[in-house]
Amino acid sequence: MGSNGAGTKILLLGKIDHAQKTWDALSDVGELVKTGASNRTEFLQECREGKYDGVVAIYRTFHSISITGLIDEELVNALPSSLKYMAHCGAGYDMIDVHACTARNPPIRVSNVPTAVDDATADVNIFLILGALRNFNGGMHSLREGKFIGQTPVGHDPRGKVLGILGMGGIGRNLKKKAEAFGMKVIYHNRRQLSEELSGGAQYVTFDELLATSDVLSLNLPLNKNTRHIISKAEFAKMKDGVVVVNTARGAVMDEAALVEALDSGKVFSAGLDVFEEEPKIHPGLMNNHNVILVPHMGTWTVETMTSMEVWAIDNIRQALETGKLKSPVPEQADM
Ligand SMILES: NC(=O)c1ccc[n+]([C@@H]2O[C@H](COP(=O)([O-])OP(=O)(O)OC[C@H]3O[C@@H](n4cnc5c(N)ncnc54)[C@H](O)[C@@H]3O)[C@@H](O)[C@H]2O)c1
Repeated sequence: MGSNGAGTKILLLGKIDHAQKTWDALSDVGELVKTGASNRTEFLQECREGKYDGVVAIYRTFHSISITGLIDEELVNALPSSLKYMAHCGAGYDMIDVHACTARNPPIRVSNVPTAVDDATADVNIFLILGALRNFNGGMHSLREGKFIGQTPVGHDPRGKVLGILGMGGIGRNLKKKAEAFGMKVIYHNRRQLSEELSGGAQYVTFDELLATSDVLSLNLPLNKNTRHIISKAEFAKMKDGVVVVNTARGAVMDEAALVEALDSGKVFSAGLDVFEEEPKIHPGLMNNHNVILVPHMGTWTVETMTSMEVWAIDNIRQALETGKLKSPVPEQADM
């Protein structure tokens, strides 16, 4: 047992799929425990009955939402008072009410997994950009219907097109480098303008300029109360005719119904989506439109990236228990 001594428990919510040895090794800093609950009602009841008393850190996966539901104020306040850290195995942590975690007494410190996700997710971005520009989905569908290329409309080259990145974080910056290799000119809008070194020379523009000048718009910003439906009817109206929109961030940063309308009117030439507003439900207007290329949230779906993400999230717990500080706290708690 490490510096935390006997009695320290670490709760696993979800599954470790790749980094089992790294997880098992955590047993030198705490007792590894699991949940028996299969839904939110059971989990809340177990919390309130004291089943998790002594749990100091939680490791949670994206899919553990099927056990706990959202980590909202109700759940945060039911979690054991011994809990100090919550390590989320993913970059996007919109399922966690960080404000409620900070407000709790004692607070719960939350970490996510930045950086490790960048390459794999930006690769999917490139796949979607090429797929949407070139109408690959329509062509592949036509082939499987026995019509070979059939009526598939002629596509467009990425070379010379303006790629507008909304949210120039880890994935946005990685995408910038990759897109430039395809001859695209990159502009971006971000909450804050980046240093020249970080932006790599990409031009910073206002939100409205980004909408008005992008040939391809890529959404790479987190989902939160400020960004929900940041792209909706009014924003589509400001875009170029025939724009391509791709999203690997979170479905709800875009109003899906407004996208379907913009696709149907021809305002949007095509879209490439890895994420959807109500996963796993897909809007019928997208499902039935062979112009759009749809991927079932596979941004980080590789053995290498998922292994790195698990190791990173486990490291957050190890560092927190050994030093009192998470390795990668979420930005909202960076000063805690
Ligand atoms: N499809 C997938 O499998 C997958 C994988 C990883 C991440 N994601 C999603 O991608 C998002 C981005 O990931 P990241 O690692 O690049 O995050 P990041 O935190 O490194 O970057 C996000 C950027 O968005 C900016 N931003 C925030 N609010 C903004 C706003 N209102 N307007 C403009 N910019 C804003 C931030 O300043 C930051 O630079 C994640 O939040 C996650 O939801 C999806």
